[in-house]
Amino acid sequence: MLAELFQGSLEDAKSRRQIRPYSAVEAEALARPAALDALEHLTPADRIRVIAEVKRASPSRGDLAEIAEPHALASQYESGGASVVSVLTEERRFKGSLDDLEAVRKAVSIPVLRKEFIGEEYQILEARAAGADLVLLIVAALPQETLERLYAFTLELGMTPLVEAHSADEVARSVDLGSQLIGVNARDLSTFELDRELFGRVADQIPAGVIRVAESAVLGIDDVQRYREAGADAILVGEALVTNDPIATLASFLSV
Ligand SMILES: O=C(O)c1ccccc1NCC(=O)[C@H](O)[C@H](O)COP(=O)(O)O
Repeated sequence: MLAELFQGSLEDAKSRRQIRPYSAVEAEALARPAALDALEHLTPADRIRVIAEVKRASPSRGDLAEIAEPHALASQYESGGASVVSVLTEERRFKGSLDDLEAVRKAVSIPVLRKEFIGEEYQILEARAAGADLVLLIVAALPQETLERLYAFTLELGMTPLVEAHSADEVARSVDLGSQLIGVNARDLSTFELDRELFGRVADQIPAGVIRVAESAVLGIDDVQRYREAGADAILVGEALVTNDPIATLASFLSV
């Protein structure tokens, strides 16, 4: 499934590239005001930080929410205390788009993450051109040389890579990269199985000073508490926020 998702994202990027060539998107990306410093916004604090996701649908859960106005939802996230907004831009299975990202960028003043299956530089340029401050790099899907290249390219654009791991080996690769922001996804992106204990098993591998993000499967306060006790500085939450009152849900998560 993960290979299929990457293939779809890369095919879609190739189609967009026919219309907006690399050089045009590069010029737009470079003309943007500097990216916001996501690491500063996610600096470990007394309470957990939340990366709040705009998520309409997913391969594992199907349709989750209509979200006709992603910018309005993102504004609610910001006023509810989120530190970063994550926007799924994958079109086929998540029903997202770069238009969503641009709309969200205009509506909030906190950093915005492009959540996509990124395998080439063009997608990172698109992210910056649309106003993203962070991009997701999924270790499981990228050969080390590609991971290193895309990581360096993201930094060159002044953006922050969120490097995502789903095993001890992948955490080791993320650390070797020098990543300052490492996410441990409880969801196996190939089987969709959830392992809520994974974060606790691998968190100690992440050096002090690196921001640790627990991703996926945060449905209630108990999940937040468990991740917090295991050392998470931040959580990345989609489903719980789009299927419940976002402000009230954020307030409950931030009370932990
Ligand atoms: O969510 C999925 O079904 C999924 C399937 C395959 C690849 C990625 C997938 N999700 C991306 C994410 O990482 C989550 O959207 C994110 O961590 C939020 O998860 P949740 O709070 O469980 O909605």
